[in-house]
Amino acid sequence: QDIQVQPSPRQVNVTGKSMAIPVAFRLVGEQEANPHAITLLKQSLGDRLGTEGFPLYVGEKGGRGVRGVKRLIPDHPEGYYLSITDKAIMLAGNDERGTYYAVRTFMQLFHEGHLPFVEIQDYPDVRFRGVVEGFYGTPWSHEARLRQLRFYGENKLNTYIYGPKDDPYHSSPNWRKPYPVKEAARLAELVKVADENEVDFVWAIHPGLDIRWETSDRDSLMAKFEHMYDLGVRSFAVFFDDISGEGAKADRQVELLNYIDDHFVQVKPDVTPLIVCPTEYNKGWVRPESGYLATIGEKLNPSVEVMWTGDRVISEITKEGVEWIREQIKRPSYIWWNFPVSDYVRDHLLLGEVYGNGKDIAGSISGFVANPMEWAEASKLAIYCVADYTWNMQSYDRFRSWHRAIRAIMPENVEAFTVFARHNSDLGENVHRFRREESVEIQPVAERFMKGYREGHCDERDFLALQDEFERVAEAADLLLIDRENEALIEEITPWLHQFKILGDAGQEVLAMLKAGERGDRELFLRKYNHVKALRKRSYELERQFNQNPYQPGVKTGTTVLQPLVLDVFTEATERFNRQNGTDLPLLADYSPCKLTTNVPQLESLPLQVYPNRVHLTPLLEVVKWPVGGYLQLEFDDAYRIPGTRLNFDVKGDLSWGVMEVSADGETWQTVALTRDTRGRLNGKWEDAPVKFVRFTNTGEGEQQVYLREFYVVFSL
Ligand SMILES: CC(=O)N[C@@H]1[C@@H](O)[C@H](O)C(CO)=C[C@H]1N
Repeated sequence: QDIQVQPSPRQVNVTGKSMAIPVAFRLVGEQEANPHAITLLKQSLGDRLGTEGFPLYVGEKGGRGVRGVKRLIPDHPEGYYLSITDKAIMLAGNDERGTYYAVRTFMQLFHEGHLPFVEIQDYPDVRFRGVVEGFYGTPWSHEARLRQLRFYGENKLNTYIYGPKDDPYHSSPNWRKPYPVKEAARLAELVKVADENEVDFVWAIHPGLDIRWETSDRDSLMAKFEHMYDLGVRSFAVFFDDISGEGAKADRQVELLNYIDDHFVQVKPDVTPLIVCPTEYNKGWVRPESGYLATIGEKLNPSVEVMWTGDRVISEITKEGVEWIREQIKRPSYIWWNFPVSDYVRDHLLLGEVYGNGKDIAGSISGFVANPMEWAEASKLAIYCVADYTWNMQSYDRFRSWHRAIRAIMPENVEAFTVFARHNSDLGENVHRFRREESVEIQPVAERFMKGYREGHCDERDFLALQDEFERVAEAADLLLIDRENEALIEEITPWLHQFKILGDAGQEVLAMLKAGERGDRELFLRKYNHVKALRKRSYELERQFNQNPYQPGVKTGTTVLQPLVLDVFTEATERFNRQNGTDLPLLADYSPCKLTTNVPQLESLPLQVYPNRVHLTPLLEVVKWPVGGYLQLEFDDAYRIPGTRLNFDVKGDLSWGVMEVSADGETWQTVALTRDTRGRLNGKWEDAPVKFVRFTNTGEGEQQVYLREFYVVFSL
């Protein structure tokens, strides 16, 4: 049978023969081999492992047990040689981690009571592979992190970077303080479990929001690193992302980083290279005149790893892109890949395939870590694929990997989870304009069917295919809601499963509506019409009830193909019914009373959150560079009073450089007086003549760097 090993090994030679699994194995090399590898072997072979039986040699290059195969072991970090013959089993690592990985592979070869005769030579493309818990929002729980570390051990990922933006001891205000006892104990446990799974636990600090370039803060940072070292941490990072002002200065950052490198990392015997996330961490933000990257490239100690998110904050990683940045920073970059992170599209799940990154980038990068969703279990789909991609790029197959990830995560409900993941993978409109494929198989059928229906004919084959898909959607939701094999995952995605069920039902019902309309069966049409309206209302109620957060509250599913199809069929069928029967059945309200225009580059694609009487701008996580004359304008579809408007740019000083104005015609403008409340937010209102426009402009002297924390307008007729 073909060997199924994750991640895909580099070189596999099978003879096609196999043997029954020996009842007992004689373990050779236990004393010298990597103890974590031995522990793993004992866990998987249990009492079959002893001093009698089929010879099983294990150990690192140079060890007595694996002396005979020394020259067959790939001379690469974490490389290993594995062979199974009718004489013996050999698990030989180029280093300790290689031995551990040889055991991980060995455990995957057991198949239906047999072991295949096979020879494998394997090693990873990318040196540092794994995950950076670096998102905004609710940090992962302790239990979720423990499950993650074991998952990384299974998938040969060797790096976990702890850097949750909303942990106050990682970032401001408490980065200077040691962790409280309870949290400290949990971190120590994570370090231990990471070690057992051959994962480097990297602790990151995010001091830039309020760091002062004085020895007192430098000493605070060093003391915090010592505190983390005492908890067992041996890998460290400093994040300078998403900050402005003093903390963003390159020469100050480099001075601090070199100090840490010289006085901490290089003096302690067992600390891995320091990692930094620069302030200019993507090409879209590079300003050659700032000389930021040049300073990093020329002055930062060569041993320090420099992270990079690609051509933009959220982007696919290309060979051209990594070769460009390598020139700038005079070293390979350490990729921080912002996928499947969803902290800027929190109402969406990103369960799709991992694709778009070059297969030829290994030579120019030192690391590749994925920034995941706040939903730890749901993030495993993408993490599994990243493990496959970073271990063996050339053989990476995006669909095969994704499908194997589903089998690994939900073995009892592969079909249902495949249907669910297939329709929960795109982000929808978002400020970064980053999109992913969704509902790929059914999309052409939906498009062709809708086009035909609008032209007056309903293709029966397509109709049945769509009906079948919506049935599968409804079935998948119910099967997954009662699934007990991975309760942590089901708990995370339950809101989306309820939404998915409604979508499946609504899809079947709008198709039934269409048929009833075609047959002129008024009574049945009205029944289906009312049912879809009810389903729509339930969907809105779900949106208001679950996943409430100040950014993108609610629960979106199937937003790219299935939801629009339901709306299109409903609208078309209802409009026809109204024409044929002289009725005036309302359509589903899906318009927006307001649109945004702006000349601030980072805000161009900013989505609006529209409620019955409020319009919110989606807050931005990054620093916004607001040029002189930069404006942000909301245009309403009608004239409204503005009983309230609020903005919060999280700036310390006053906002004298900005002005809020309203207008009825877009020509003459009146200023809205803004008053600052106790939390530093600016509030205003307009109760004179109704207006159609609200805008905010930088009328000051220079560019401003702000956080768009909150900006909303309450309107009423
Ligand atoms: C380096 C880096 O990507 N920093 C942050 C990241 O923390 C955040 O999750 C995201 C993804 O929304 C982007 C960045 N603002």
